Amino acid sequence: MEKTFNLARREDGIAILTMDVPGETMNTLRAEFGPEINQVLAEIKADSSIKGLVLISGKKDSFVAGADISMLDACKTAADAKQLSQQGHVVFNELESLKIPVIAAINGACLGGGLELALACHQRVCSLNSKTMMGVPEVQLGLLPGGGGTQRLPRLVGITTALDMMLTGKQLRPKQALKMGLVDDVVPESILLETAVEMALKGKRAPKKVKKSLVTRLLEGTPPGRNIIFDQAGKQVEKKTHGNYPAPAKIIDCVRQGMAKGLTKGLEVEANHFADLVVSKESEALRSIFFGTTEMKKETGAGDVEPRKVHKAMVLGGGLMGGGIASVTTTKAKIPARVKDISEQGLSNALSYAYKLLDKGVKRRHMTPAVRDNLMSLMTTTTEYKGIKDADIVVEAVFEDLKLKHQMVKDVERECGENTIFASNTSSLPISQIAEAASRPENVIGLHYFSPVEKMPLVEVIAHEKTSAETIATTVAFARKQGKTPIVVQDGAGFYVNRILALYMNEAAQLLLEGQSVEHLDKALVKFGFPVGPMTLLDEVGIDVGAKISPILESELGERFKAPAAFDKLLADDRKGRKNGKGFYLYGSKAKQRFKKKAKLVDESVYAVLGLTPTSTDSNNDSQDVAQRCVVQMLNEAVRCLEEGIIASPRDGDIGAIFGIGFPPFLGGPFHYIDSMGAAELVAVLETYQAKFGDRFTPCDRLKEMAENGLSFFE
Ligand SMILES: C[C@H](O)CC(=O)SCCNC(=O)CCNC(=O)[C@H](O)C(C)(C)COP(=O)(O)OP(=O)(O)OC[C@H]1O[C@@H](n2cnc3c(N)ncnc32)[C@H](O)[C@@H]1OP(=O)(O)O
Repeated sequence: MEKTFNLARREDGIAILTMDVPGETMNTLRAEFGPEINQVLAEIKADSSIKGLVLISGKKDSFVAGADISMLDACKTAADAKQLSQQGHVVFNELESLKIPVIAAINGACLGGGLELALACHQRVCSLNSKTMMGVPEVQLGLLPGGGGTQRLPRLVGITTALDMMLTGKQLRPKQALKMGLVDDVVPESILLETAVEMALKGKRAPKKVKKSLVTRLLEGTPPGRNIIFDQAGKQVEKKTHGNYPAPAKIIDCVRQGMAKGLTKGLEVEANHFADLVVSKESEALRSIFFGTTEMKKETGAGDVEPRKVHKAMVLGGGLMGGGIASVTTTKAKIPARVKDISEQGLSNALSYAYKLLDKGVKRRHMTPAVRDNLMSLMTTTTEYKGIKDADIVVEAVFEDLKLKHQMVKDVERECGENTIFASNTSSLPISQIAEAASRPENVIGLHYFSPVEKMPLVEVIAHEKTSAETIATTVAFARKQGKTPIVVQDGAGFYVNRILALYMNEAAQLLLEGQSVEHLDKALVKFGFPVGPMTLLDEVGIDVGAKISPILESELGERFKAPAAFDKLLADDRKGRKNGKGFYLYGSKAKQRFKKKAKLVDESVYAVLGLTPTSTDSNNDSQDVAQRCVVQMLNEAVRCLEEGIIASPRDGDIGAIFGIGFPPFLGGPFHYIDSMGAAELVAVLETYQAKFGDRFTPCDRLKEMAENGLSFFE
């Protein structure tokens, strides 16, 4: 049987332990490796000719990507999970207690349990490879570092830095890791092994100490100071998570107890908390997102059809969306993009959009000015159809005007090649209607981005009836290169994301008209787990934009999409939201002058415009009811989308809602959430609301059928 750990002895007395899980693209840590690693460690201990040990990965671009998440998923009880954590502790303690120097040579992803393995080594060196990233992302899976990370990390890099890493799950690049004292050296990949060997030959040394500010030293160095750090971290966590995520508080507790009572006690606390988290419903939901997105990375969107290579792209329109799309095309996908706009102003907007983003990277020292300039040179501009004959894909991001889009389809067919894809970033027009103007409709597809483009991870790829499989596969691959998670959806008004969002927003507007205050509505949905509340979202997206989509959805999908009268009144008062400084909240100098503070304040005059006086209270029950009314609308519509084939699977529906709208990740997405509450429960809630508020709450057939038969979406 092929081994995972291979020990090779060098003449200079340094042994190289290469980890290479047979048949896997990446190394992960599994319980089944226990006997093998124990045997190797025993062999090293028994061999006095070994003067030092270098631990390295046999995989080309990764060190160790953490504990095997499927193994954690298979834990039936907290006791199973605790055993896994304790097994890791024993092995890592053994490694740490070796008398000879042990050096981790890190190239590629070194995450979670992988970093914990490296932390148990005496020193660490990493490569400068762009794939080399170090971090403890367990919190994003609803977990905590359960292989000693909550104990060794603060002891190495300090409590503040360790908490920051563990509570955010952020990943560090090589130079950042060096600066923080996580690694002792950073070298080109070609000399990684030799550098590690040299370090081992020098004997056991304490890791490099990094300089800390006086305040940090005072805070971290005394029990009262540490208490301040932990209390502060606890407050920040509560503010951010609203009690919806159990892992962060447990991380803080592990560090608090470990720093006060010592490593052994700390490890015990870590194993207990880790075990509870592994079997928590929040972690189960978050893990399902990891499995879903990993699975999606392999899909072409069109079966086994191969995507064509995209060498050059064109973007029509240099506005906010066009600028963003051109920017991710050049900076992320590294594909040359030519931006066309009718005005020079539009073109310079697009250029400055990309430049500002890249320059941020330079200021943060993530890239050199030369790299920024090189990437900028990939973006060119034109006011005419020039230099685009060889574009493989054209993404249009112009106004939502069907006539204009028809003109563009014709222009592109005339000016570009036979296979050039015409991708429309429309958010509401059916793609089949746009394709009506095409003589090659098989090249026409929807590619719906969310704003701000560089930040929002989702894109909807919308195929109409005649879109070819090759066009779908090529567009999916193109979006993925831009760093996006694409879901392929069927053509139809609002596609998936805007459709489920519209009903949720309409319900929030309805609640507003019933007397709920703007703050109360926003607070209720943020407490539920959304990143921002519906009123803030409307201000950000634009009240005019929201108002424009509703009638389209109503005419295509029916009465339930009828927008409450609030929109008309707001628009009559020229309230468009943040973009014109007039919406539900105060913006700009008005806000500053009146209150001299940063917090967002409601523009109270909005109530007079709507002709109402808010009556809502801040009681918890009320807030739950408010959130429930908006959310069940979204859930019901998501199931309808599945029923109608708009989305291909509950998995796509979950990923689409989380990545496109910010549906609370700890609930795993709408479908996961319905499973956890039970379809029967959701139908009962919907029917209660239906009796009280009308037919817009009618549960869809699929839900009723599932409720009757006790079915769920996932196993
Ligand atoms: C006790 C400990 O504290 C607990 C833990 O360690 S929990 C785990 C913590 N680690 C993580 O969260 C990292 C998860 N992995 C990732 O984020 C990404 O895979 C990555 C950044 C490492 C690489 O991304 P990318 O290059 O796009 O490759 P990606 O397609 O995701 O992964 C390649 C393969 O590795 C697998 N993989 C990566 N990390 C894995 C993990 N921790 N567990 C199981 N499988 C994993 C993927 O499932 C995929 O398998 P496949 O080829 O059979 O489909």
